[in-house]
Amino acid sequence: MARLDRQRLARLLPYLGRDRKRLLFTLLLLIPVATAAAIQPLLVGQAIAVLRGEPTMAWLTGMPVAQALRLLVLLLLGAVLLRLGLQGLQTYSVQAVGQRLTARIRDDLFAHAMALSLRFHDRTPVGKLLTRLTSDVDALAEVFGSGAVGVLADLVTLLVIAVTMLSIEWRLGLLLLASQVPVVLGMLWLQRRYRRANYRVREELSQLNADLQENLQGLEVVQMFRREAVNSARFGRTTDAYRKAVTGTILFDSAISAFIEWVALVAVALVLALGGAMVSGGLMGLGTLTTFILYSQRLFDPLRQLAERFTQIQGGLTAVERIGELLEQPIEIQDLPAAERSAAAVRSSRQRSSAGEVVFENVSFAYREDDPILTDLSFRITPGEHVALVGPTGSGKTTVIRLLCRLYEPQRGRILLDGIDIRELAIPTLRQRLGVVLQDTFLFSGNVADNLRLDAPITTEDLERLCAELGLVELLRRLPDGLATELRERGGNLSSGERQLLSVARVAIRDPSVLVMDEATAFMDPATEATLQRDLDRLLQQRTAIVIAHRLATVEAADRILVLKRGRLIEQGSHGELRQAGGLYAQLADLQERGLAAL
Ligand SMILES: Nc1ncnc2c1ncn2[C@@H]1O[C@H](COP(=O)(O)OP(=O)(O)OP(=O)(O)O)[C@@H](O)[C@H]1O
Repeated sequence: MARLDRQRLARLLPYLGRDRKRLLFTLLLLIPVATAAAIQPLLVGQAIAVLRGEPTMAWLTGMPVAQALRLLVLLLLGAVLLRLGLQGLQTYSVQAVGQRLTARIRDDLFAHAMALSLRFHDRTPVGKLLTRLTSDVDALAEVFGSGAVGVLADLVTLLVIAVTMLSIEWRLGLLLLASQVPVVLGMLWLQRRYRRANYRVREELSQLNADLQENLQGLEVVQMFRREAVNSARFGRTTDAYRKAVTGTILFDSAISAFIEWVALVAVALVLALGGAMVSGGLMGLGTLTTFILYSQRLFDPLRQLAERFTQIQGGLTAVERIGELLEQPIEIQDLPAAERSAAAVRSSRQRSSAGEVVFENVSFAYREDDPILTDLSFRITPGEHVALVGPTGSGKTTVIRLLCRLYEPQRGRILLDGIDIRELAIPTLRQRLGVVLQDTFLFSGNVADNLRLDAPITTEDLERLCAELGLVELLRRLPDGLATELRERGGNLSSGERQLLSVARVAIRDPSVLVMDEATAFMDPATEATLQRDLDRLLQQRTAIVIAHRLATVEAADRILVLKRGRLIEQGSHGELRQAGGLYAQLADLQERGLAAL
């Protein structure tokens, strides 16, 4: 096993947690189970020896035939029952440990995926991530559920049978053991090839899930643009690639099974040939030959199962590799260690709110190295100031907001909130101080109250009062169960205006120090818009605000306007000043006044 595999498996060990003892108990059960299995051919052989009057084991010698047979039958029955009982207990116990272990891994993977920066998620399709969290973790559960302990059980059974055989008749024992060598070599040879093929299967499955997820999420557009046939054909190609990848693994799977069957038959034939000669030469009794014929079959049982589990285990190792890759993704954006934070930052982190001064100092940023988005951006927004960010599409306005919220980190320069580098602030503190309203409102499935509260500990009565203050009563009355109305995924059962109102309310409830907003361009009826505007006005009062403005009215009302072009700050000032200056802003405002464009 590769070193990396071992390291990754070792990393999973802590997940066993308090199940270690239970697993140890299960492993201890392997010995009686294997012994009970190995003893059965021996007892059958002894029964035949008793019947034929051949030499038997010491404890049967001199016993009357009928009594010896009764005893052997009882022992055989006992061995079978013991094996069944213990194996049942073992299987249950192992499955339970496996399920608990994988639940812990899945929880950790989820938490890790949630903590990874947007930069990681930008390059990872959701469907691919889902595959790692679902079927890869399931593949690992299978290994723990039956595979890993099963393999150990098979190995212990092999060992017990080998020792028993060698002590009864070493020549036949050696012959049978030697017949296992080609099987083991064959399995090792196939293992690496299977592993590669299995990794491809997982990749194709990820692609399949990614395609599925994208199409279902964009179903509205798919149907509207009648893309069903085209997308189905594309999906067909993905399923075909998946089918081919799976077929590639079936080949290895069936090859190893067929090979084992073939070697097992050859082994029986060899035992019959050599053992038969020994029996006719008087070197061995028929009882012992029977024992060995039974052993030659039983010996291949664990190997057959090993081959079956071999695919499971390889699948599990692939899963470990893929899960490991995800867990090893560094969390780029996290809190600085306490020792590296300045005293001011620590003090500030303890306070709930702050004045709300925002400073960008020579900030440069690129999503991709070769494509700078913001270049040497510097500005200062004083506490309580309202600033409108304006600029052509793609000029970097949303990126400024993302950097301020620390969803991405600038490659150069720094961003300060109330004089403290945002990297030094605890992330929850930073995000609590910033109230963000995005254009594309995201609501979770769950009820309206939960969506408004999110992480804030607010009682239902307080929530009702706040909603009344925010003028949401009308909206809540329209909803079938008011605050308790269940929302579909992404708030799909609300209109975009209603979603906007809720997203503004959700921020207002948190009372942030700085309001960051991407103004909605979606059309709203005058009543809804008036409610929204009232809420926003209230939110803006005595609070710093950075608004990506699309409407002239918002821009005109701002204390200062920052004009961005290709990630550079090219103009700033009030509406009047910038109109007079006759630059880019004046052109944009002019176009909007003539109804030709939004800002
Ligand atoms: N996640 C991303 N990965 C790579 N490039 C991105 C990403 N997000 C945005 N960009 C690019 O960065 C540039 C600036 O995007 P940004 O969203 O900040 O512009 P904007 O000024 O807000 O535009 P708009 O007014 O259209 O919303 C665009 O050219 C865009 O293609």
